[in-house]
Amino acid sequence: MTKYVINGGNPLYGEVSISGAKNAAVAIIPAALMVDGVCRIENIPQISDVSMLLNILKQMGAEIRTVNRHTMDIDCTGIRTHEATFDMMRRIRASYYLIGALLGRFGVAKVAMPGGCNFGGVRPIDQHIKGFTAMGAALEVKNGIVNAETATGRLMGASIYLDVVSVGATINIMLGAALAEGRTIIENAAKEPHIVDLANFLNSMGADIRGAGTNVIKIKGVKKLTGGFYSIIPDQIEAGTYMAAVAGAGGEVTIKNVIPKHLECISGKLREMGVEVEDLEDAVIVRRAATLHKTNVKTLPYPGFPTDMQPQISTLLCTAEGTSIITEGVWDNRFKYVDELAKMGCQVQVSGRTAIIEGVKRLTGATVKASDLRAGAALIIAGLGADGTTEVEGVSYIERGYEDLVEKLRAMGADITAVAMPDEPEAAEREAG
Ligand SMILES: CC(=O)N[C@H]1[C@@H](OP(=O)(O)OP(=O)(O)OC[C@H]2O[C@@H](n3ccc(=O)[nH]c3=O)[C@H](O)[C@@H]2O)O[C@H](CO)[C@@H](O)[C@@H]1O
Ligand SMILES: C=C(OP(=O)(O)O)C(=O)O
Repeated sequence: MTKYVINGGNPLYGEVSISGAKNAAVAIIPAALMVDGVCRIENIPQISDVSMLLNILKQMGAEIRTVNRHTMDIDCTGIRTHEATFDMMRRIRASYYLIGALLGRFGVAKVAMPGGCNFGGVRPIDQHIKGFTAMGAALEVKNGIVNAETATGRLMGASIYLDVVSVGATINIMLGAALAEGRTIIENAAKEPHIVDLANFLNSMGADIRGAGTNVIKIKGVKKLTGGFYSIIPDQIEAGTYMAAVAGAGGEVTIKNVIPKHLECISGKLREMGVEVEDLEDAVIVRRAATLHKTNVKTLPYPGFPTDMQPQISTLLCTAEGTSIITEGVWDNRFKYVDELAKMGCQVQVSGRTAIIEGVKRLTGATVKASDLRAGAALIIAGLGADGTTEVEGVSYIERGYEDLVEKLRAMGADITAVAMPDEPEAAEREAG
């Protein structure tokens, strides 16, 4: 077990390079399971969600060769099993993509229910089930295991209207449909950059997917996908998190290896708060000299403000002048972290999906615990700008999605150290989170 110890008050300067996107990598790696041949994948982030998925594929019989720290050759040709019921499946959200990938490849799947960040409510998969059922699969969820099978050994193309805009359901159905018989249309599809990235990956392996990035995706099933080469897009949320860190701590940092278009909404909110954000071709420069101003934020599916940046932007607003209102438009309950922020002096009142934040002048360091990945990022941002020392526990959540976080922040001048703590049952902590 590890905790992060942060001595706040150092402004951040220099540059930071953004890693490959977690939410694209965790879709593309399971997609490799459907490919006959070697997929060379570049810009794979070194995060625990990715190592968990690679381990799952290896356990199933995939051959995985490390080319360099961020490039792997994944060959799933030898996989003969349609079962993925390992315990580690429950630790990550994206393990549910194995349902689509296995149904696509074998027409049958037995997969453990996913885990991932627990925001205090259920994370349903009814839209995934609705999609696969429309495509001719019979699904049953029993004792934490999803059993899915098709009568013909192959999914059939179908028209599917999603009742809610779901990233996971859009991706999962797209995976199954890539190798289905006939044409699938997904309406009211999610439009996140990682959906476009997965479609580009599958198309480069021989799939026929059009419209990814709009709310109607059309997929013509093909018989076979063949190996190739692909590079994962940069992580929009990692970039946004470092932008927020500079806004919180002060200073000036060039955030490299980003797609500024994916950051427009985050940059826009930071500008409203008085932060300077300059767009370059594949970088943004973030500068904060003056006090932050209040603003209101509503999270929405892409291209709206991302829910995965909500805890970080809310934390910044805790030291902005005036009263800000945050509305969570995606998840029922994503404000658990505010109890931890209160220990540092933040004044936040939560009512249902809304948080009202009264800005205070300074935060003070405290011992706090991350309840999920982005809650952890928010606590680090609070600690960087606070007076005194902040100790952040629950680091295993943060490691799910941030590569080399301590090293990257130290290189910008932050005083942050990872300190080993006496062992505690990590799995129990995740489940409780
Ligand atoms: C691995 C990954 O990419 N995780 C992201 C993905 O999660 P995930 O794919 O789980 O999130 P969804 O987009 O599916 O969820 C969005 C909303 O739809 C609801 N819903 C979803 C599926 C379903 O079958 N039924 C249903 O009602 C959810 O409760 C939620 O209110 O998108 C979320 C929303 O941008 C992000 O916070 C997560 O970081
Ligand atoms: C909620 C997140 O991830 P997951 O869906 O993998 O739990 C996230 O990336 O903020």
